[in-house]
Amino acid sequence: MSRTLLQDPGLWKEAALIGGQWRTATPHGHSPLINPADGAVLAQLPRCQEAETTEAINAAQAAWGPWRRTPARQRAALLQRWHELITAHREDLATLITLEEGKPLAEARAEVDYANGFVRWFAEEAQRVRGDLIPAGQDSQRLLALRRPVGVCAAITPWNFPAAMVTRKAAPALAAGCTVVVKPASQTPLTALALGELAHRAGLPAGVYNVLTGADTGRIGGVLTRHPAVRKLTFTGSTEVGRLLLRQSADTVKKCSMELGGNAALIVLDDADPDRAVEGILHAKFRNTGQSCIAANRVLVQAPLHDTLARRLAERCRALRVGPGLEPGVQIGPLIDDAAVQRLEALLAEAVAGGATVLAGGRRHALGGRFFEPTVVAGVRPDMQLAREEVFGPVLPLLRFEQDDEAIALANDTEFGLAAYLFSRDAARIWRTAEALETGMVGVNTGLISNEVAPFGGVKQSGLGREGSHLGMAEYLETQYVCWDGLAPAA
Ligand SMILES: NC(=O)C1=CN([C@@H]2O[C@H](COP(=O)(O)OP(=O)(O)OC[C@H]3O[C@@H](n4cnc5c(N)ncnc54)[C@H](OP(=O)(O)O)[C@@H]3O)[C@@H](O)[C@H]2O)C=CC1
Ligand SMILES: O=C(O)CCCC(=O)O
Repeated sequence: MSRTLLQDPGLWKEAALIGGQWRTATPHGHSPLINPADGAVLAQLPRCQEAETTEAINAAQAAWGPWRRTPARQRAALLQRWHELITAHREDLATLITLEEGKPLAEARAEVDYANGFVRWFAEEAQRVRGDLIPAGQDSQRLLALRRPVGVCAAITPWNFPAAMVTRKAAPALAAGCTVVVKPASQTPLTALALGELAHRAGLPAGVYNVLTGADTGRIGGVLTRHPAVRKLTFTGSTEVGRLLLRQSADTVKKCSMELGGNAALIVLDDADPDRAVEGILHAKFRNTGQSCIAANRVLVQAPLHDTLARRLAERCRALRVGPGLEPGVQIGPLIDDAAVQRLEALLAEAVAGGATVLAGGRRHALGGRFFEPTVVAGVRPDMQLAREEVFGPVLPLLRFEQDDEAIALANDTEFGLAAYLFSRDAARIWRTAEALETGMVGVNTGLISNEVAPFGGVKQSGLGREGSHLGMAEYLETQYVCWDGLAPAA
């Protein structure tokens, strides 16, 4: 029983959390949860549908009044207590992440710290929400701009970061005085539920943080996007689903934040430090087994450095240790499901048929199941699917370029605009290139850019809004203008 792997079995929840009640069953049965490392059934989650979603929204709506009136300092203290409990249960949360998502335990621990960074940051930010007093045109008036919580927020999160994507949305929402209904990915609900248990232990009132479970995704999403009480939708996932949710939210004109797909180019200019570039590429590509929307999707290397880098990357890839995430020393875990493995095979087959060359890996791993060999493939052309679609796996496509402008044009030749990376030692080339990149984020001489204090988000079809940083809080606030007239003139 996987539950016995936890030091605190009370964090293992096979239940939805609605209005402070753990709901172990609904009239619609249960959905199995699969461990991607071995295909075993980990848990059975109750299936929520329209009725349960409406109940959760109603509970969040009822909790909103008292919560928004709770003084900011008190909300901050509750979030700070949540942060402390997440720290205390770091190992159990990491174990849950690895069990349901597959990532190596060391990465899961890092994700808990990353996720918890949002809780601490927004606990602090809760006390810094301020309005404005605007100079009025008449002496009898005072003009105020108040910052008020939006209301009930629906947070739809993906499977690839089961903790961080929840806290990056829930922490600023709660800090701002909103309540949330979380719909975690049906492949990774256990972490969101454990966070709910810790929120409860921290003293967050019932109904402030709700979690819906089960695989009736469209039915849950239909209510979350159409219910008038939900005033904000925050989503991380594919662009395709993001478009659908935006369309569904249009009728009730919800405020929407969207963190969608990416096709990050990682550009290595010929003056780059090759050691630094290799490390950066490995971080940017293989974090979470390549399953991240900011993963380096295409590595563009200037001709003089190309062959050396290709050789060194292939060597490093062959040395990466693949296996179940709970096994010590593992660096590359399984992919999330069988469909992901088949997708990678198809992308590689198309590239190889078109003339690309596999330098390392290139197929399913000998471990079988959902394991895939860390792969380097050179000679990829910009028109290949491998360079156009989100790879979302441990496959590193290499493209060669001659001139700086050519790399910029290639990097921008996509509907996406989430992240890009750049390696160079020349400040002028760095500025010129970074400013020419049409992305919301640029990593310079690093492959790791995510943290709670920085604004995360994309341009073009990669999304709307920013998460994390001081900007992340604004997504959960509305401005209310108060025009106060009739003040008697000063004597
Ligand atoms: N995860 C990410 O951050 C990103 C993923 N992608 C790409 O998308 C592919 C799929 O990834 P995934 O994360 O599953 O992305 P999805 O967009 O499919 O899912 C993200 C979240 O949206 C939910 N969802 C899906 N359809 C609906 C709907 N009709 N109404 C309401 N909620 C819905 C999912 O629920 P459920 O789990 O129940 O299906 C999940 O909670 C990846 O392989 C990748 O290529 C792209 C960018 C970012
Ligand atoms: O959308 C994703 O893939 C998750 C965000 C990754 C990150 O925060 O670094």
